Amino acid sequence: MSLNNIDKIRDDVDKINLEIMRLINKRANLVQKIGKVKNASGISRFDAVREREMLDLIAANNQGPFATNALQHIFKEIFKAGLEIQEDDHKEVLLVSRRTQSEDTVISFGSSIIGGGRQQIIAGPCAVESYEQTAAAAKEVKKYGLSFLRGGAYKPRTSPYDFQGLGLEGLKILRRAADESGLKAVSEVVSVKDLETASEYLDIIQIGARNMQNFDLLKEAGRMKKPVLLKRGLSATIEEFIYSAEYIISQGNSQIILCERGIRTYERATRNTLDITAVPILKKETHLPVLVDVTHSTGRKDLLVPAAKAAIAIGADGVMAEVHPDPASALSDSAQQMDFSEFEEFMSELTASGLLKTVKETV
Ligand SMILES: C=C(O[C@@H]1C=C(C(=O)O)C=C[C@H]1O)C(=O)O
Repeated sequence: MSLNNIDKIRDDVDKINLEIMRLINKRANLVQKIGKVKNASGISRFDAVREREMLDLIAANNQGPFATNALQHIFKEIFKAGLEIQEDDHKEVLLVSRRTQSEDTVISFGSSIIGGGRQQIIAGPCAVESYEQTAAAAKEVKKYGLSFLRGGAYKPRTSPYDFQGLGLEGLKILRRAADESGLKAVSEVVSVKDLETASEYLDIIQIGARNMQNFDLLKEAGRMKKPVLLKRGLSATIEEFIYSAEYIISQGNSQIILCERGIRTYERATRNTLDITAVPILKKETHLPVLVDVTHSTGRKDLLVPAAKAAIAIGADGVMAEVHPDPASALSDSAQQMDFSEFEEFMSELTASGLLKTVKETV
């Protein structure tokens, strides 16, 4: 057989490939129709009996040269692809989904950015307690070339008798301390009525774990022109977390940062269980930046460095951590906030790890 003949046969193979493709797609249209009927009647999409019948039909009619099991293998792949196409049809495509936007959302704050392959460390006290305390923390944060200062003005506390935060006064203090150190301010808002005013003082509006499914708050935050940092709920699944972000984006605000902060499990060794694989899952499923709050997830100062390293190594866009000039006297979470020397240790260990490339570059 000459080489010319091979070319001729290859032309025929090409034609058959196209024919197979056309038939497989024609088949996919039918499978999609079946999928719609099944969905409407609430029947499971996978049907092992039906698949077995089709494989048996192939076995009964196969005349070779392919062995029956080779053909069945090919057809099983076709069935699998059919199931996937049915699933895709039934999932709404969310605005936060990677399928809607393939490139990463990058949120920029002048010279600093969140997302896009750089990592940020957002640090500051759990709560704004006084100007002196907040300003001291801000200077410390700035010392390491960081760009974002956190500090709670409205504190959603487990007990109503615990310190509830300074409210508007706290926001003013945070703004002043941040401005004086050239930092961006991040703080949680717990109520729709405070959103408008708070957004005037903040660079990032945080919605905390306890409010992750406060849908009114999410929708209202979606109408703001400020980036929103959304924390995962205490017992929220990743899917629920993603839907909460969808509430925000559905109102027009696409500047959303997700934050894994640990989930409630039976484990008591840490305050919450850091669900580290949520980070790559969220990055795969959505186009939003993802942070890890190492303080609230672990609740343990001895775990902040390893948790932060793990977060960065697994692909997080940054880390949140709490630092206070005098944690012992702090009005909230005194056991888990770092003092300045612990923060120095934290920063130097992270820098030395080589994982954290770009904190200084962004100031
Ligand atoms: C299309 C159907 O749904 C699924 C896909 C199949 C296919 O691709 O042929 C077969 C059985 C089901 O697992 C069906 O039930 O007929």
